[in-house]
Amino acid sequence: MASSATLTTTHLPQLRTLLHKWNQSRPAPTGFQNAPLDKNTSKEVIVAFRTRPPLPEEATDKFQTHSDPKDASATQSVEFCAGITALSADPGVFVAHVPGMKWSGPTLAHKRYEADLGFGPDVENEEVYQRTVVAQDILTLALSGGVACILAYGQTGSGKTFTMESLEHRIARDLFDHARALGERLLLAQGRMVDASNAAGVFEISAIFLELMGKRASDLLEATETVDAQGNSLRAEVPIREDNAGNVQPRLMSTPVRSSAELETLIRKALSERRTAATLRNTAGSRSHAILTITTKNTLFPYANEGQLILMDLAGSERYEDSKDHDKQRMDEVRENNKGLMNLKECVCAKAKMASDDGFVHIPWRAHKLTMLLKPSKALVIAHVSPHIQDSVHSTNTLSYAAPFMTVPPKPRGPAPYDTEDPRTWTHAQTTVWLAAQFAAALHLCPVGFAPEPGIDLGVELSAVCPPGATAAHLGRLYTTEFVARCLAARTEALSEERLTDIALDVIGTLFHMLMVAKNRTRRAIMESRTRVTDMSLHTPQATARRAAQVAAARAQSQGRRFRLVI
Ligand SMILES: Nc1ncnc2c1ncn2[C@@H]1O[C@H](COP(=O)(O)OP(=O)(O)OP(=O)(O)O)[C@@H](O)[C@H]1O
Repeated sequence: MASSATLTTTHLPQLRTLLHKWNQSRPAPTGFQNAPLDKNTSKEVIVAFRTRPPLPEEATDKFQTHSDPKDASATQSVEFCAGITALSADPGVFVAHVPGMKWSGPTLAHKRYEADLGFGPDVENEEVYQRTVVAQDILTLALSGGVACILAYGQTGSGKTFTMESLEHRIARDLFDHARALGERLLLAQGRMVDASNAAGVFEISAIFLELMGKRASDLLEATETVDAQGNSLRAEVPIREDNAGNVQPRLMSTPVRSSAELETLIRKALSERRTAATLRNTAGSRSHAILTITTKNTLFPYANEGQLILMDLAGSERYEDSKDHDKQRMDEVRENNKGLMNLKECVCAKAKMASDDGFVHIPWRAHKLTMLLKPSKALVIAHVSPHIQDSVHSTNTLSYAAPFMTVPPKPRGPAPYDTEDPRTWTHAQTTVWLAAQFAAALHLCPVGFAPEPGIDLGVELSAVCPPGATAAHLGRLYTTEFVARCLAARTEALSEERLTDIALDVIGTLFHMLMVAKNRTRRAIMESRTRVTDMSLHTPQATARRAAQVAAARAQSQGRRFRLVI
C-alpha cells in the first residue's frame, strides 16, 4: 500500500496550487526578521519551533517516484513543496500544511501552532543561540547553582543534531568568559584582590556526555570500535540511580574542564564517537538520546548547590506505524524511545502546570531513565520539523507534542492574608522588618523576633538587599550565592566580609526553611481537601446506588446468572 508521503508526492501539482492560493490570501509574515531580544527569564518552560531549509536533491532522494511501476530504475525527480510556513518569530507561529483526500480530489488543511519562539528556515545558528541561551541567561543560571535543560525534539532528519551541536560549541565558547566575569564580581564583593588566575578559578567546571539507547546508558567519552548483536556499543553500561537523598546521578566520574578549548575537545570527541556508533549500527540518523551535562561548582561558596546545564539531543521521533518495516530490535527501540518521550511530555506539562497554577502537581520524573536524568528548574524545548509537505503529518505530531509545554502566565489573585509563618504573604515592608530583626538578632542588638531601633547600623544596607517592590517571595527565588553577593555589595563598615557572609547564609537559610515549611503546609492542605472531596463523593446517592449494583452483580455472577452491570 502506498504511504501517505507517496500519495502526497503524486498529487504535488494540485497541492502546490492550493498552497499558492493560501499564500496569497494570508497576511504578510510579521516580526520575523527584527523582533527584539526579549530577556523574559522568569518562565520555567520555554518552547521554540525550528524548521530548516530543504537540502539539495533531498526531495528526490527522500520521496522519489517511479515513472514506470514495473521498472524500478525509471525514476522521476521530485521538486520541493513547502509543508511548513514560519509566520512569526516572537511569539513563534508555525502553520503546517496537511494534505488530505476527498472524492473531489486532494485537499490542504492549514494548522496553526504557537510557541514562545519560532525559527524559520533562514535563521542562522547564532541567532538561535542568542534568542535562547543568551536571552534566557542560561549560563548565569547554571553558574549560580540552578539547573537548566535544553531539549531538541523532532522527526529524524529534521535538524536536531544541527541545532544542538551548534549550541554546544557556542556554550563551550562562552561559558568560561561568563565564569570569569561572575568570579570577578564575587571576589570584588568579598573585598578580595582580583587577577586573571583567581577569577578563572572561582568555578570548577566538569562534564559528562552520555548516550541513552533504549534503557541503556553509556559514556560517549569511552571509545569503542564494535557493537553487540543488538546494535549497542560495547561500552560499559552506566547505571542511573537515585540516592537516599533523592539525587539522581549517573554513576560516572565527570571529566574536569579548565578552558573553552578543553570543553570543546571533549564535545568533539563525544560527537565523533556518536557518529561512529551510528555508522556501526548502520544508521545515518540518531537512534539514541545524546546527553551532555555540564556541572559548575562555586569554590567560594562550597555549601551552595552545584549548577547544571543539560543538553539533550533526543532520538528521532518515529511513529510506531512507520517502524513496522524494521526488525524487532529496532521496533523495541522505537517503543522505548516513544515511552521516554511521552514521559518527558508528561513531566514538562506537569511542570508547566505547576508554574502557572502555583499549586502542587505530581511530576513523574522517576518513570523513565530519560526523565530521571533531568529535574530541571528551567527547560527550553526546541521542536524541529521537516520543511517537506510529505512530512506534514509527522510535523503536526511534533508541533502538537511541544505546544502544550507553553506556560500560561499565573492566574491573577488577590493578595493572600498576612501570615507571620508564611513568607509568601509578606509585603515589601513586612519583609524588610523581618530582615532587620534577623540581622539585629545575629548581632545581639535585640532579642530574636524583635524589631531593632530605627536607624541602627545592621552591617548591611537593607534597602539594597531588598529594594522597593521586592518581597520575601522574590528573595526566596534567589540562589544562595546571589543573596550573599547582594548582602556583601551592600555591606557597611560595622561588619567584616566573613561575619556578614555567615549572617547572610543564616538569614537566607532561615527564609528558605520557612518557605519550604509553608509550601508543605499548603500542599498537605490541598491533598487533604482532595481526599475529603473523594470521601464525600463516595457517599452521594449515585455512588451508593453504583456500589449496590456492583454487589448485586457479584452475587449474580456467583450464582451462575448473567447480569449486566451498568455504571
Ligand atoms: N537549519 C539548517 N540549515 C541548513 N542545514 C540544516 C539545518 N538543519 C539541519 N540541516 C541539515 O539537515 C540534515 C539533517 O540534520 P540533522 O542530522 O541535524 O537531523 P536530526 O534531526 O538530528 O536527525 P536524526 O534524528 O536522524 O539524527 C543534515 O545534513 C544537516 O546538516
